[in-house]
Amino acid sequence: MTRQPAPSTTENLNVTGFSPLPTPRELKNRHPLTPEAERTVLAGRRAAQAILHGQDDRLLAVVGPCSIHDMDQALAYARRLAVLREQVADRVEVQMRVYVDKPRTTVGWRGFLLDPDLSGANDVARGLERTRELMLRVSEMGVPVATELLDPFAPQYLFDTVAWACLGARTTESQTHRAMASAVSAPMGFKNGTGGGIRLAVDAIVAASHAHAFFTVDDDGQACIVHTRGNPDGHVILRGGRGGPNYAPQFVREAADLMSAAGLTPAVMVDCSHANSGSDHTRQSLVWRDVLQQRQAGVSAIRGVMLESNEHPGKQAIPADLSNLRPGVSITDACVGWSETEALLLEAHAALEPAAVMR
Ligand SMILES: O=C[C@H](O)[C@H](O)COP(=O)(O)O
Ligand SMILES: C=C(OP(=O)(O)O)C(=O)O
Repeated sequence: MTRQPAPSTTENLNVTGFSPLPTPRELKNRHPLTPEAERTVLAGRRAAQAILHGQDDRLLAVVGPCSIHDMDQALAYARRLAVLREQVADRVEVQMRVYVDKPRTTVGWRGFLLDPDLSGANDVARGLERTRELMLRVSEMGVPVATELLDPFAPQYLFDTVAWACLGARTTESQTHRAMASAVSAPMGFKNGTGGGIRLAVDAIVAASHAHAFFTVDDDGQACIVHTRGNPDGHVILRGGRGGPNYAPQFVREAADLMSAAGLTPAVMVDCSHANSGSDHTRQSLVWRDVLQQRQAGVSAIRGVMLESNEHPGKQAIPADLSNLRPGVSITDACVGWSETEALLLEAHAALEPAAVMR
């Protein structure tokens, strides 16, 4: 039940209500991490860590919808990805984008976690429940879950199921998010800023690798300060910026040099979408192929690639009547469809050397 704020002359003047949530422990008790899911999370983290630190020569590929908006469609996608993941596993480590918390440039639908009914009702309690179920079921299929870290208390409810996470272009420079990233148990990617700044992503990696203290809630919902150790597995994600794409070799070199100068192992992921594709999904394949060429030319700093992919290509606006939603089509950024996803992953497999895994 949403509670109205108590009358006050100085606070809550712009607040319309408070809706309670279960505690993280209550949610985890209802949907515990199963042994199958745990195995996938741990193996996915280990694989990503080994790739990022140069102990595994495979390419880390974070592939999946720009945003999840339907549980059944997400599970159907994960089922297909599980098969393809096995086919390419000796050269490519595929993890699935399960993005449920969307940052927006101004306003817009905020994702399955915040608004699972796509209605503007923001039933976050239901969003949390459904998201935890989804992340568990995807992990139980053997597909590691990759997601964006955005809302400050969400990780406490969900991140035991997450193999890889990232800060988006709009939050990489945020102190709060850097401190949150320092607590995350999974490897973390840091996107360059929307302006294109790469240095701020490297600054974020350095910041998140250190100990921090920040406000959050513990598993019992008790407000607390969490003291962190720092995340040692940060890497840069090049996603392009206002000046255009930044996946060309000189930008990869810039990111790698900035990382080296900061005492970090150079590790770069290229995002084929966003400003690298000009948000045109038909251009994601150009970026993907360029990444493969750079790898073939020996650019070892490129450790990963990201693809926005869905069952069907393109995107759609959320219709007033939700029964008109086309299944398997993105409602945020345009994605490549399944057949192109399959072709691009098989192309990567053919182009890459058999890897020396976990030397
Ligand atoms: O990945 C998704 C979008 O690029 C990001 O959430 C911003 O979306 P918007 O510019 O449509 O608000
Ligand atoms: C929001 C995203 O990207 P960016 O932060 O690069 O805009 C995303 O990957 O979903």
